[in-house]
Order: sequence, then structure tokens, then C-alpha cells
Amino acid sequence: MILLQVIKETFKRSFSTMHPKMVRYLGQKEAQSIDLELFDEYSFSVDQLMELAGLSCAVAVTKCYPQSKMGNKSIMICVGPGNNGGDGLVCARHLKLFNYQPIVYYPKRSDQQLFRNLTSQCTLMNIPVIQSLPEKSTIECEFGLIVDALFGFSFKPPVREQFIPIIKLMRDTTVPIASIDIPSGWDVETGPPEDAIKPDLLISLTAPKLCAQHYKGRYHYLGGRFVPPRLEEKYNLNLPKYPGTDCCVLLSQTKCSD
Ligand SMILES: NC(=O)C1=CN([C@@H]2O[C@H](COP(=O)(O)OP(=O)(O)OC[C@H]3O[C@@H](n4cnc5c(N)ncnc54)[C@H](O)[C@@H]3O)[C@@H](O)[C@H]2O)[C@@H](O)CC1
Ligand SMILES: [K+]
Repeated sequence: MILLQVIKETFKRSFSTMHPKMVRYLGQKEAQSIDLELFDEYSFSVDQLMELAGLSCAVAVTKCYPQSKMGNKSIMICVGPGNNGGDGLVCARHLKLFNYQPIVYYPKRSDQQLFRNLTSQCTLMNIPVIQSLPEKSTIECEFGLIVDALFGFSFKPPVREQFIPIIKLMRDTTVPIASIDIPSGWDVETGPPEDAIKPDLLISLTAPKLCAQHYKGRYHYLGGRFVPPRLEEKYNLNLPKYPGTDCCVLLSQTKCSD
């Protein structure tokens, strides 16, 4: 029975884009130390990397959910309190430039200047930034996609009180979810809790985290094309080859696509 399941999974994934070397999946500490090294040793600033990360997420969204198929539906970007949320704000801005209709749900705003800037850029680009969660029925009627930018690789379960309603909504809705870096609420290493959200698209950034081994949605992309080759070698990341000048690359796609 288990063998049959394994064979089924293998066939399901056989539609996947295969890469000659397997990309390495990172633990939480490792992801954080790569992050630190990018800032401390390579002297990148947070907003430099966040811009590239958020742009790659917006581009992955365009590949999986073409604007022509969205009709007049909007995209709800759920923005969390940390840098994962920052990626979401950048993603919202680029989606607007790509002619989508993003709306930002941002329940716990950060006071840091970077986040104030990203938020005011959204507002000045006529992207509504809301603080209260719309009803599930409104979301199902008005939104064609939810971008989950609540928590990334620094998340420590369980989800705190304030974010439980949005996590529940993402778990129960029929609107597809695109998760940035980590499906929110999942343990970064061990993966989904019992009542986990199940994204349709996962965009891993820099390199996939261990929890992505449990991911069973339709599309898995890698974005954040900013890793210096020396850093890639040091951590044996085995990153796949990005096509041409693309800022994201498809890691796998399951057969059940439309
Ligand atoms: N190289 C990199 O590593 C890069 C990382 N970026 C993004 O940065 C993310 C990591 O950002 P951060 O380290 O700021 O952390 P996160 O954005 O993952 O989350 C930290 C925030 O979530 C809160 N939080 C943690 N556990 C919680 C819980 N159980 N319930 C409610 N709130 C909780 C914390 O208080 C904190 O405010 C990555 O996942 C990625 O999306 C990109 O912006 C740029 C480059
Ligand atoms: K997320």
C-alpha cells in the first residue's frame, strides 16, 4: 500500500520540471544564517533583497494566474509583521504594475521606516491597504487569488491569536492561495500542522526550506535570484538554472493543472 502511494506520488511529480542536481532544502537556522551572511558579509540592504524577492513572487503569480484569466477579480495580499510581509508589499506593487488589482490586508503594521515606505508606495499607487478582514463570502466573490505573505522562515508555531482568523479563512476558502517562502502556519522544518493551509502555489525564496518537502500544491517556484555564487557553493545549495534573465524558476508542477 505504501509502495503504491510512493509510485503514485512519483508519477504525479513526473510532470515536474526535473533538474539534474537536486536543490537543497534548508533548515530554519541555516536559512537565517544565509540571510545574515547576505546582509553582514555581502552588505546587501534589506530593501535591495526584498525588492528582488517581491518582484520574483509577482512574476511567479503572472505565470500561474495570467491576468487575462482573472476577469475583474482582485488579489488579496495578506501582509504579516516581518520581512515576509515586506515581500508581500513589494509583490502587491509589482502586481499593480502588471495590471492586476491588488488589495493589501495588513493587520499589524510595522513602525520601521522601510515598511512605512513600502506601505505608502502602495497607497500612492491606489492599492487599498485595509486593516480589518473582509467576510469569507466577500472574499470568495471578489478575489481570484490570495497571496500569503504573513510569515516566513522566522515563524515559530503556534499562530498567535491576532492571526488565527486569517489563517482559518485561508484554510477554509476555495480561493487559491499563493504562499511566499513558507505556507503560513506551517513549521519551517516539519511542515503542516493538522489544520494547515494548502497553497496552490509556493514561491520559495533563496532556496526551499525543509517544510516544502510536504508541499502538494500545483506549482512550486523558486525566486530571489540574488544569491552570489560563492555563497551558493558554501552552503551547497545546488540551485537550479534560472531560464535566461527570468527572476523565478519552476521547480515542480503537478499534473492536475487546468
Ligand atoms: N535571504 C533572505 O533570506 C531574504 C528573506 N526575505 C524574507 O524574509 C523572511 C523572513 O523574515 P523575518 O525574519 O523578518 O521573519 P518572518 O517574516 O518570517 O516573521 C517574523 C515576524 O512574525 C512574527 N511571528 C513569528 N511567529 C509568530 C507566531 N507564531 N504568531 C504570530 N506572529 C509570529 C514575529 O513576531 C515577527 O514579527 C523570509 O521568509 C523571506 O520571505 C526577503 O525579504 C529578502 C531576502
Ligand atoms: K508566507
